[in-house]
Amino acid sequence: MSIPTIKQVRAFVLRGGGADYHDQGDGHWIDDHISTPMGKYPEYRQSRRSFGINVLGTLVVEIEASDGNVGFAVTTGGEPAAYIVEKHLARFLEGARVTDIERIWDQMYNSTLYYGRKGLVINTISGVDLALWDLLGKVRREPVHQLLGGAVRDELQFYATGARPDLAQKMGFIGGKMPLHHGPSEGEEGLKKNLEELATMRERVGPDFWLMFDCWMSLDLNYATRLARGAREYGLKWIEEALPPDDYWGYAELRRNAPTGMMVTTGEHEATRWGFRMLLEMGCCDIIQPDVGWCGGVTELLKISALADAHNALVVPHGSSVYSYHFVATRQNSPFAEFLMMAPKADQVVPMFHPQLLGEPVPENGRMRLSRLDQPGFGVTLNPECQLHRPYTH
Ligand SMILES: C[C@H](O)[C@H](O)CC(=O)C(=O)O
Ligand SMILES: [Mg+2]
Repeated sequence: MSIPTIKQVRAFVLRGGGADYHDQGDGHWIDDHISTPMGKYPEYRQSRRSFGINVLGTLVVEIEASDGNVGFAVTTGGEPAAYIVEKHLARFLEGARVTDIERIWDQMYNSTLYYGRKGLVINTISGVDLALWDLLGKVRREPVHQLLGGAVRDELQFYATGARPDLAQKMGFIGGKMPLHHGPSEGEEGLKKNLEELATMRERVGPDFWLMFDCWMSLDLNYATRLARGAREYGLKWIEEALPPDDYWGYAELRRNAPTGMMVTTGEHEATRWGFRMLLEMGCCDIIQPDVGWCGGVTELLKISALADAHNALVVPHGSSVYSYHFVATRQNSPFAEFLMMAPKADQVVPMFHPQLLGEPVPENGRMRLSRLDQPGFGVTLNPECQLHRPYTH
């Protein structure tokens, strides 16, 4: 049986939302006084763009096979990631068979160990890995969820992340995760405001709708413990990414300190089986939240997920649009998925990676039928109206 080989790898950069979903314009809820690790500097408190959260932009990886099929993927990484793809990683792909995904991952990871392991480099490896799965799906004319072993459910259900859980409830989502607006540098008054916002939202949505706080790595253990305990009376379902990602010891203690029934979640800025092994073996959280475009791609996520299963932890990927939908459909320990509300006022459902992908499915009434994912590969195409820029070649 002849297997197509990889002819060429190309890396492009795109600006304006999409996979770098923090790259939004003025007045967007995602850039409105959100608590961050930079909140200790008052001049960087009001807007995350002020400290450069959107500095990277989107990386687009395209992989062309000898049979004419082209796989692609998007992730956060922009120009530095494009450099790494073109000047370093492409050599491990070109000439290889489109099925050589495991070896290619191993070579990309090991050849970048001396400057990689986490962050930008793993985002880049993830982008290449996702483009390889997309290509394989196109060559075989099968959706990625079938390549991963097949779906275990015929419908996905979603919670929404955004500033308006009350509106998300009306749109049929099972829960709403709010950004935490005030961090430790805003003192007792800020803590009170955070709890008031939760109380107001609880009043609007009633007792049963899930409400969660996303703390985006911004708290310390003492503040996080007090927030969790204060939030108990308003039925907070989980406290997310309360501490910096390297503070495994803090997470383990927060989990011990959290009120009974309240979950501790984290992992969107963690990467690879080795990073998640720390979270799982140290008992840091109840749910791990790898971002498929940042944790090492689908190839690595399968390993992370098996490890989580053995630790009785759920895997609910962060964002990642179609890349997480195809994964979630195939795992028993991923019972629901996240949907990031990218409408500026979080008042309507728009595709998570808008405007970069065409055919990107969205939940309807908080749900998505598996049949929405039944196209070859990840089932999306690049929007030709987006201006691709190829800063490097090889
Ligand atoms: C809302 C959060 O600060 C962040 O922008 C997104 C995130 O962490 C999540 O979706 O989870
Ligand atoms: Mg989060």
